[in-house]
Amino acid sequence: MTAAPSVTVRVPAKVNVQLTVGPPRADGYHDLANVFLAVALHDLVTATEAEELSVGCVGPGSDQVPTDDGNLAVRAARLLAAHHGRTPRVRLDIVKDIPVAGGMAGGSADAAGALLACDRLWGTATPRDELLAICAELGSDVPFSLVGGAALGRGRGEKLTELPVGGVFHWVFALADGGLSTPAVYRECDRLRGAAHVPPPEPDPALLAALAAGDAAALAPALANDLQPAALALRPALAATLATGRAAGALAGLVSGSGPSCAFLTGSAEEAAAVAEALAASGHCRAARATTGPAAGATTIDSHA
Ligand SMILES: C[C@](O)(CO)[C@H](O)COP(=O)(O)OP(=O)(O)OC[C@H]1O[C@@H](n2ccc(N)nc2=O)[C@H](O)[C@@H]1O
Ligand SMILES: Nc1ncnc2c1ncn2[C@@H]1O[C@H](COP(=O)(O)OP(=O)(O)OP(=O)(O)O)[C@@H](O)[C@H]1O
Repeated sequence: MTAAPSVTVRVPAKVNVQLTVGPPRADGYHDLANVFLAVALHDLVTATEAEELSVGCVGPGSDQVPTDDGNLAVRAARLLAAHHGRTPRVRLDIVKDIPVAGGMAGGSADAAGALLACDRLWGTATPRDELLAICAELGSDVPFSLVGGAALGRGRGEKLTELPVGGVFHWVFALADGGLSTPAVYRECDRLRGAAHVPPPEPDPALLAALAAGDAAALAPALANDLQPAALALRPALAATLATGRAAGALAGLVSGSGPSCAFLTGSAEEAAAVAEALAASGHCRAARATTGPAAGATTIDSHA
């Protein structure tokens, strides 16, 4: 018996090196100046020809990943099939390495991976702009998961402009027990701001220049996340995690996106290994992972279609 046709796609996590949040919009979202950097922690999504749509997930935290229509990869397969007027006959298998609900866009990565894998499996050859529009319908972070590298996200984060990056940055991620809800963190951000005037969000020219130059020493002081005070308010223990990474020699540390993962920028692979070791030994995080960015966006790594 021959194996059913299948396609496997690798998808990266992200860190927001700048996340500037505007006032709440009428539709409940916030306009952003969102500078994304993809990092080399990956999920794998395999799409295999099957009678019906189903999903399975293995890896750390996979027990918290829905296996019904709440799974973003399932929604992606349904949307792509509907776009082409076909029935989504596919089995999706996710191998998780991106922390679940960690502020690193794991669900978004799986959605982008499922889209690309199904498009290849079904031979639908969807044009890039149509794929990106489907991504934006699935979630604000999903277009970036497809594109990878580095990009400025405007609007709610879905309108992307790719950014040049002049070198490799060495990061450490401190992973936390349990997740934080993205809507709850945005709500807390609004609550903390109260009636204060919030200017329209703009990218920081110094940060974009540091990225373009591949200059970690210049990028460190420019790192910024408007959601950090909210994440710290909801999870006060993150302050000790940030202090631990900085004391261990990181150039800077910040909450990754909506948290609770914390990201530390370091000057080299050796420094990253030392910071990861100190964080892991401190008891102030569940685990620490050293990695690099930028990383490629969703990429087909195996195809038997
Ligand atoms: C925190 C970030 O990860 C930074 O990249 C993103 O802004 C969140 O992106 P995401 O998880 O793809 O979010 P979505 O699925 O689009 O939205 C989930 C919820 O987050 C809030 N949300 C999200 C994006 C945005 N620009 N403003 C918001 O207020 C809204 O409450 C929304 O209902
Ligand atoms: N394929 C998926 N992988 C992980 N979580 C998923 C997936 N599909 C749906 N979810 C749900 O989405 C919630 C958020 O998970 P996710 O890992 O995407 O968070 P996140 O990294 O904080 O997202 P972001 O950084 O985009 O705000 C989870 O609690 C889970 O219930």
